[in-house]
Amino acid sequence: MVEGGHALSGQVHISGAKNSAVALIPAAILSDYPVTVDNLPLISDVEILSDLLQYIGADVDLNGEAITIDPREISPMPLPNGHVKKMRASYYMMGAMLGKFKEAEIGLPGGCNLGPRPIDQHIKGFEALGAFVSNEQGSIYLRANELRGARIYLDVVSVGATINIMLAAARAKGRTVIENAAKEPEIIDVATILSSMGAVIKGAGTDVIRIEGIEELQGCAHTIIPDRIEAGTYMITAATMGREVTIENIIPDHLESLTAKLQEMGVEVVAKDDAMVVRSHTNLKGVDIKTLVHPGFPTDLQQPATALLAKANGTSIITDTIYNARFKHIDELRRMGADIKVEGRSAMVNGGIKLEGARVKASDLRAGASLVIAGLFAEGITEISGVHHIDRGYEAFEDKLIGLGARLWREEMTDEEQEQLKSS
Ligand SMILES: CC(=O)N[C@H]1[C@@H](OP(=O)(O)OP(=O)(O)OC[C@H]2O[C@@H](n3ccc(=O)[nH]c3=O)[C@H](O)[C@@H]2O)O[C@H](CO)[C@@H](O)[C@@H]1O
Ligand SMILES: C=C(OP(=O)(O)O)C(=O)O
Repeated sequence: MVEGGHALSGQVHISGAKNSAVALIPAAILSDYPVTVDNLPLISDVEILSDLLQYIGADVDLNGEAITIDPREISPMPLPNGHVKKMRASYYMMGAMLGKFKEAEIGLPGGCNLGPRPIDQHIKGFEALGAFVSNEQGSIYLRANELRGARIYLDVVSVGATINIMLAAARAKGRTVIENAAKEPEIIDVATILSSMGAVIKGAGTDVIRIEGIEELQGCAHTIIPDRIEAGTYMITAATMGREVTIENIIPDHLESLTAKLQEMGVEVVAKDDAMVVRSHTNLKGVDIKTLVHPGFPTDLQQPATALLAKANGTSIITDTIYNARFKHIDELRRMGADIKVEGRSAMVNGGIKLEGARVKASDLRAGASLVIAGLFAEGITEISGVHHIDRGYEAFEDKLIGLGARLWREEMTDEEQEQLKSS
């Protein structure tokens, strides 16, 4: 439940990046010794992965923001569909287990339902490294006599395929070159941990990555980079309702595309060394936004940004070139009174209309964030169901917002309400 209309101010501390954490935890099993990862976000995706590692025999010590993974007793057990389906990044267990054991059996991943999310480029990469891959009854089987470095050109720039190939290649014989690789900061984070374990990786953060595989990888300690999407979500929230909000523990360079758009809208954004100060204004101007691969505007901020555009004056067009069906939040924003039309991969937002609290449903993680933001500036109470999606990627979302002066709380649903939600 979100009660709208309360101005926000103060500081909010940003957690470690979800999209790094979910790759670094599987990466740890490539080592033959304990690996510690720090600045871990306390989110359900991390808990699920940590359960998966324990299931295959790893000794996992999850202690607040730090996780120590001792992979010495793990075995290549088939990974059950149940847990794997709860999140997208369980697909990194394919690259990690293939690298470690030269075999893996794992259910197809779940995660946010953003329209089709194929993994053909992951498979193409594994096959190029020498794996035989088959898809039987919803599970992927991977086997290799040996993994050999290869030159792999990605037909689509894919974060997941780039990282998955890096994981398997870290223990392949010889050199792997990934061309047309994704350049997201989380890819550099994965390269950093693999390098700390002893693999030689060059070019992460550019579109050509070279990996020299190593037979045995060492243990190491690694600190996760800050979550630029969580930070961006609070920047957008502050732009709608903030007097002055400081977003702390971030890397401002990772947020340049959002900063530029907020400034174009009339929001004051000042970058400090590891923080951003955001001051909103009552008269925000609509802008056009197009999501692109990094360093372009991130698709993961498209849904939160749509809520902001509904508040800004004038017409805005927001186009998602990465996921052209990532618009399930729009119908819900409309229930709150927003005037938004979806045409193809774009949403036309006629902004400046007062929103009113309503009963809405979060269909995925960032849709949930978008609806909370809208609820914060709408009149009255917004009741959001499906908030378990939010827990996949935002640590202590309510507490952090309450710390800024927002009013929101959770209420348990009755059995009847849960049934209604499932069937709607
Ligand atoms: C856990 C994680 O890090 N999730 C992020 C990751 O998802 P994910 O790794 O799934 O996204 P990708 O970068 O792979 O997807 C980008 C585009 O490539 C397409 N594609 C991808 C792989 C493939 O084999 N074939 C193919 O066609 C996808 O359908 C999509 O249109 O990057 C997305 C794009 O920045 C983000 O929204 C997600 O938050
Ligand atoms: C789409 C997202 O996550 P995932 O790929 O884990 O589903 C996201 O973080 O917005």
